[in-house]
Amino acid sequence: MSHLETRGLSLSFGGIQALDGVDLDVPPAEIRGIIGPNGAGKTTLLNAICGLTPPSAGQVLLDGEVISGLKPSAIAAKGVGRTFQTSMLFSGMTVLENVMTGLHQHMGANVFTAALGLPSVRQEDADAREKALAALDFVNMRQFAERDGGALSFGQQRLIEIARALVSQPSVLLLDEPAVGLSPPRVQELDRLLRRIRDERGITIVMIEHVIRLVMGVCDRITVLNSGAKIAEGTGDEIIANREVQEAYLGKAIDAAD
Ligand SMILES: Nc1ncnc2c1ncn2[C@@H]1O[C@H](COP(=O)(O)OP(=O)(O)OP(=O)(O)O)[C@@H](O)[C@H]1O
Repeated sequence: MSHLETRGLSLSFGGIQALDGVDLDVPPAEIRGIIGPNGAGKTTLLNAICGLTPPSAGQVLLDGEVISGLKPSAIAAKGVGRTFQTSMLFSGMTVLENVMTGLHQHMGANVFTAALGLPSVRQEDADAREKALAALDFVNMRQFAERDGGALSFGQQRLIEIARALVSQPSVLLLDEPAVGLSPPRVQELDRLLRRIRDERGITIVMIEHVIRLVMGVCDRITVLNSGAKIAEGTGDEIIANREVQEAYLGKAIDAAD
């Protein structure tokens, strides 16, 4: 269970202010939705939190400790996992192996010791398999463990990506549009899975999502970005009723019917 905060997070690309002093305070085991029109800075926010694109100003704190400035691998090792907007599964590797890559930064073995086939390395590999199978179980995808990663449907791949992020037992999970391309029944499954991740694992979730029905249904609170700045924060009902949010979405009505 971790408390994630950002303070005054800013980042610009040339002349574009992609993030403009964003303050975020996500208590432990909360599901926080991040919404906003295209180009609002949502993905940039996740990239800044996980260290892929370090902020030019401001801080990211995990349980009160500043983690901005650390390398992405160090931030991941502190317990911040993430998934990406586009599917990133490797074909030519089984689903199980794909999930095991989520442990990569946590495994002690390097290529040299692995090549020697030392007993300690074999033990580490066996442990990794166990953990990966448990993660596949958790997302109800264990039966696909030996399939090729690239052969799964898009929706199945999204679940495997979540398993890959879960395998290293993060305390914070950053999800970039997990419902994109999913059919309504799959979105419902995802809704249930997200609740289980929060309730059974105590993981704090920050989720960018355009599928408003999912955001309104599952998120404890929602933060709205527009032009890199936070313009609103609150429960689903508060966000729907917020005039500034309605104006930001003008022409792309925000409603629960999505
Ligand atoms: N690597 C980059 N180089 C230059 N500009 C970038 C880069 N990444 C993002 N931007 C710009 O920063 C702004 C915010 O982009 P970002 O992708 O964070 O928005 P978003 O809210 O995630 O949008 P979408 O909903 O379309 O995914 C946009 O104007 C975008 O063009």
